Amino acid sequence: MRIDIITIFPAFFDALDISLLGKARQTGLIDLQVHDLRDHTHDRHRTVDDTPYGGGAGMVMKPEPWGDALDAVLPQATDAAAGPAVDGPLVIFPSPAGVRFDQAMARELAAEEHLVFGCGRYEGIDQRVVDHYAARTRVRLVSLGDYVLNGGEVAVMAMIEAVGRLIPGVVGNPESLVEESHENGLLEYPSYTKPASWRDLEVPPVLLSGNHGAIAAWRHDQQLERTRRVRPDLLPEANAENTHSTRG
Ligand SMILES: CN1CCCC[C@@H]1Cn1ccc2ccc(-c3n[nH]c(N)c3C#N)cc21
Repeated sequence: MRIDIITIFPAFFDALDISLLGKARQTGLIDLQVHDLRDHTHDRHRTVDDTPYGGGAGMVMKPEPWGDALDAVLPQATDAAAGPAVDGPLVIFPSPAGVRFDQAMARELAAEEHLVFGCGRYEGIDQRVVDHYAARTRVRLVSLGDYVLNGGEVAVMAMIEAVGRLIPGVVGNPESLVEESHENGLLEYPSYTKPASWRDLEVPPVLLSGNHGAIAAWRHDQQLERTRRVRPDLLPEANAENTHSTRG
C-alpha cells in the first residue's frame, strides 16, 4: 500500500518510523511519504492560510498550496467532465463533519492500493479543494470521533495505525487480529499472564484448566458481558432496527 500524507507539521509523523509501521515501511509493505504543505507555497513567508470570506474568527487554509500538493501526489488529474475516477487513489480529509471512522472503515481502507491524507489546520481547508478533487477522484471526509481536535494529524495517525495493522504481514501473528475489540462486533475479553497470583489477585481458574472449549466459551461470555456493560450500542439487537447504511 502507498500512503501520502500532506500536512504543515511533517514532524508530527516521525512516530511512523518506529514499531510495526516503521518495520512495514522498511520492508516495503507500506510506502509512506509525508509532504510539507509549505513546500507548495510560493511566497517568502510560505503562507498557507488567509482570512475567511464572510468574516468570522480564525483563518482558512488557502486552496492554491493544496492544489499544488495534491496534484503532486495524485496521478495526472483526470478531466472533471469524465467524472470521478473510480480506480484511483482515495483522498481522505479528516474533518469533524466527516463520516465516523470505525473498524469496518479501517478494513475497507486496508484494501485500498493508495491512500492520500490531507491534514487541515486552522478553521479548515477552503471547500473548493474538496469540491475540485471530488469531481476528479474518490474523496471522503472522515471524523475520528465526536469531539474537536485542532487539526487532522491526530486523526490521520490513528487511521494509519488502525489500517496499517490490518495489512497482511504488518502484524506478526494474524490470529491476534481476529479476537480483538470490534473485530467481531464485541469488545475484547480480559487478558492475563504470569504470575497466576499477583497481590492476592488470581487468574480465572478456567484459563489454567487447559480445557480449550471451556476457555473459548468463557472468553465469549466475557465479551458479551463487557459489551452489555460498556457499549450496549454495539450489540446486534441494538442494531437490528438500524438496517440502513450509515456510510456517507
Ligand atoms: C477547531 N477548528 C474549528 C472547528 C472545526 C475544526 C477546526 C480544527 N481542525 C482543522 C482541521 C481539522 C481536521 C479534523 C478535525 C477534527 N476534530 N475532531 C475530529 N474528530 C476531527 C477529525 N478527523 C479538526 C480540524
